[in-house]
Amino acid sequence: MRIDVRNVTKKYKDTLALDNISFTLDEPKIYGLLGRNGAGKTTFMEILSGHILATGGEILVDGEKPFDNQRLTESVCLIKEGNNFKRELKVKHVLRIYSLFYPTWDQELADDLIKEYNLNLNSRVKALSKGMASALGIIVGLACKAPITIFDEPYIGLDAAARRKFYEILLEEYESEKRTIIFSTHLIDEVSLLFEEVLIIQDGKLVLKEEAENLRNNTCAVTGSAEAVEHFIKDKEIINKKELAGMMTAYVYGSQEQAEAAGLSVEGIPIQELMIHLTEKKGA
Ligand SMILES: Nc1ncnc2c1ncn2[C@@H]1O[C@H](COP(=O)(O)OP(=O)(O)OP(=O)(O)O)[C@@H](O)[C@H]1O
Repeated sequence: MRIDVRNVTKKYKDTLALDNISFTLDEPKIYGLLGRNGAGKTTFMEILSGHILATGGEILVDGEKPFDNQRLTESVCLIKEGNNFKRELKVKHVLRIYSLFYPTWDQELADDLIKEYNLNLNSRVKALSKGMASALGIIVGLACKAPITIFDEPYIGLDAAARRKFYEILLEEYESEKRTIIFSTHLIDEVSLLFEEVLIIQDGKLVLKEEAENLRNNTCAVTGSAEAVEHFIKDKEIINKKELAGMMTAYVYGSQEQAEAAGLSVEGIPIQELMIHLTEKKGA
């Protein structure tokens, strides 16, 4: 499904959470939506899911507005970091409700995931540990197979092994049937290899939208004498640079081969680092 974000602004009283952002997500891909605390990510995901209205501008999903739109509600699933389900319900009832709601629901996958995460179907949501509540969110997010599935920091309390299992299954499911997955997380290093495209929001504005492969291939950290590095970067777009005792490291757009050819020491820039530097540059 195509997502058109057109001049979207969201104000909460005095806070400008989204500041006139526009972009298009036109292919089923795994998108990483990144940014510092309070950047506006959750606000964006809630507008896209039809949970709240924008103050100005619009988000269109296949040309339609998501708010109060039954057809789109069945096509978009948002899993947040907590409070996804009514506390009094039993796990089996949550699963039943979602299975009836989403026409694309995959019960076989849900059953496999329940076993994988050892969930007790008769537990009430309020009795689940944080990790178990996250596991339930992940099961719903994966098994609903909604054409647009959004995970907003979905795994609070899940241990590293359970998170890894989630990434594996997410990827398997995605490979077998492509859909749009928007993934927002602060554990960027852990998941960045899943991302096909990266969006970075800072202070309600979009500061980067780029294919992850382009970022990996076209950005690098070059280190050498300050003089050599300055010479190499003089015609390049610089993300950040640091100098210590005559040695300089610069993060730049440019291929690693070029820097190696110039005799500099070169490394890739992890997406997490890139996010930190890009958002620092914007005054974070
Ligand atoms: N319901 C609300 N009422 C008032 N202000 C809000 C509300 N929701 C969000 N905000 C404010 O809007 C801004 C953007 O918040 P948002 O939750 O979208 O950011 P985020 O990028 O998801 O942050 P985090 O990574 O910390 O979850 C913040 O300044 C936040 O305090």
